[in-house]
Amino acid sequence: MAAFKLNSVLRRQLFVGRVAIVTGGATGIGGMITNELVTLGCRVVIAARNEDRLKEFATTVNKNTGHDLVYPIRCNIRKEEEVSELMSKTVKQFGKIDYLVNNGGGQFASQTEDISAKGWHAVVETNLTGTFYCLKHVYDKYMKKHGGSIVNIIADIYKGFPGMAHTGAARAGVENLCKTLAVEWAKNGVRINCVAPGIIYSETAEANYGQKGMFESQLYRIPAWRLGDTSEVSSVVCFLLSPGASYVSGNTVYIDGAQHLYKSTYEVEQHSNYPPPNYPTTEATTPKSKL
Ligand SMILES: CCCCCCCCC/C=C/C(=O)SCCNC(=O)CCNC(=O)[C@H](O)C(C)(C)COP(=O)(O)OP(=O)(O)OC[C@H]1O[C@@H](n2cnc3c(N)ncnc32)[C@H](O)[C@@H]1OP(=O)(O)O
Ligand SMILES: NC(=O)C1=CN([C@@H]2O[C@H](COP(=O)(O)OP(=O)(O)OC[C@H]3O[C@@H](n4cnc5c(N)ncnc54)[C@H](OP(=O)(O)O)[C@@H]3O)[C@@H](O)[C@H]2O)C=CC1
Repeated sequence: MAAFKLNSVLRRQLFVGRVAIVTGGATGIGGMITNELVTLGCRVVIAARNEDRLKEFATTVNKNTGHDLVYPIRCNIRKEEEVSELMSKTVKQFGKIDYLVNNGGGQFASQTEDISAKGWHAVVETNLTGTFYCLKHVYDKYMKKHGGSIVNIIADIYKGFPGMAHTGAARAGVENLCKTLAVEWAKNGVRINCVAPGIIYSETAEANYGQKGMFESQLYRIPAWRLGDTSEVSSVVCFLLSPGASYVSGNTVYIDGAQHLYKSTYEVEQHSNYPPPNYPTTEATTPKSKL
């Protein structure tokens, strides 16, 4: 496992006595966030659809640390009643919810015209509506009275998201919701921020695209000329949750080796289908139309 980025004193003390919920907290980025929170002394409820994977992850971390710090609860964030139960059970079990990390989510790659209505709804319900349910119920059941800190994992949507329009739209919705709640819930002592990962390697993330090496094939689009690793996301998430970020709310941090300022993962093939320009063109500057 890659080294954490916080210094050793903070690592021991920062989140002792705190309770966090991490959706999707047993795999990839979420798994590393859980690990780092636990290392900082936090108790963590991990929530996702695959109960076996949640239990196995919790057992491993608890065995490694010698403490029962990770607690699995099966929850499909697309189902409001399950989300409501997740929040109630956590408060019942631990008496509080200091932190929420809305990490659970995902999508599939597709040209927009090939996305079916069912596929669109699956991605929007997961990433936007599921996040809304988590926010609404953590607020109702705990943070309205006691405050707290929230981080939403979104995606690199700086230039839209050609090739994954559904997730681009959903994550933009989450980012805007974050700005709204940073204002509406400030009076309740709630801070809320987003983290936008670029291309972050984990076995589970890459497996979703069905082709090994798919992530590595994108290196030339990243100024850093390497992929991100999951600890490079978890360190920023922990910072945003922590008192170190006590005056930070409504922001998005890109963790992408500067990719949002450079190339997207989408190629536009050469064409001549735009309305012609008013300057003189030559054969060389005017490709043949493929329409
Ligand atoms: C390009 C360069 C990249 C380069 C790589 C760069 C990528 C970096 C950026 C981002 C990286 C990440 O997010 S990595 C993390 C990735 N991890 C995940 O995505 C995990 C979670 N994802 C999921 O569970 C799924 O993707 C998601 C669609 C959200 C939910 O799926 P479910 O099966 O639970 O949903 P259901 O409600 O049953 O609906 C399924 C419908 O969705 C559609 N659907 C689902 N998968 C589909 C697919 N592969 N292709 C078409 N359509 C699909 C179909 O219409 C399905 O219906 P039927 O046809 O009837 O079946
Ligand atoms: N890796 C990357 O390059 C990037 C990742 N992201 C985002 O970061 C987050 C973490 O992804 P990553 O760790 O990389 O990939 P993973 O596929 O490992 O993680 C996705 C997690 O989300 C959970 N999840 C998905 N749908 C639901 C649901 N309906 N209810 C509850 N949990 C759900 C999954 O668990 P289960 O299947 O058991 O429900 C899984 O643990 C995702 O939102 C992803 O889209 C964004 C940009 C880039």
